[in-house]
Amino acid sequence: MAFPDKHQTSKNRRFLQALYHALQGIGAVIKQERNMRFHVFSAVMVIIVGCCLRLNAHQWLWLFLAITAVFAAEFLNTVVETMCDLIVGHHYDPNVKKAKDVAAGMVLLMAAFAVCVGLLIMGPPLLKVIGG
Ligand SMILES: Nc1ncnc2c1ncn2[C@@H]1O[C@H](COP(=O)(O)OP(=O)(O)OP(=O)(O)O)[C@@H](O)[C@H]1O
Repeated sequence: MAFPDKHQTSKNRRFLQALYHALQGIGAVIKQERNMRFHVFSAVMVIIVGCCLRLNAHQWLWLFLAITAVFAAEFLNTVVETMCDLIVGHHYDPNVKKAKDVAAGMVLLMAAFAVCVGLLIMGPPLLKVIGG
């Protein structure tokens, strides 16, 4: 395999090369972002509980939509933070504050959506299990 070239700035020429870099991006977010590790942990817990509750395909679709929305929001938040830090470094800038706060708000919104979906889908069957 000719890649990885650690200092590549040219376009990916092959699908596998593009896939490798995309996976590197996912790995970097998980490794460097504490919030992302919490999202992954939560998603794994939800999937385990969902398996125990024997959810149907429709319910799984909603859960996967919510999980994917939170992951995507955290990825975008990381892109915004990285680009802002690249541009201004450690200097205070009101536009950077706005961009970072809006990006963080997006993650919060998606997380709230995911909690609502989780409660609506898993709340009733969980209460049944707990209530006997
Ligand atoms: N260069 C800057 N200029 C102005 N405000 C900044 C700057 N850097 C950070 N901030 C402010 O500090 C807050 C925290 O910044 P940080 O980069 O740690 O984002 P975060 O969302 O807390 O990060 P993470 O998602 O990694 O927990 C931002 O939401 C923003 O309000």
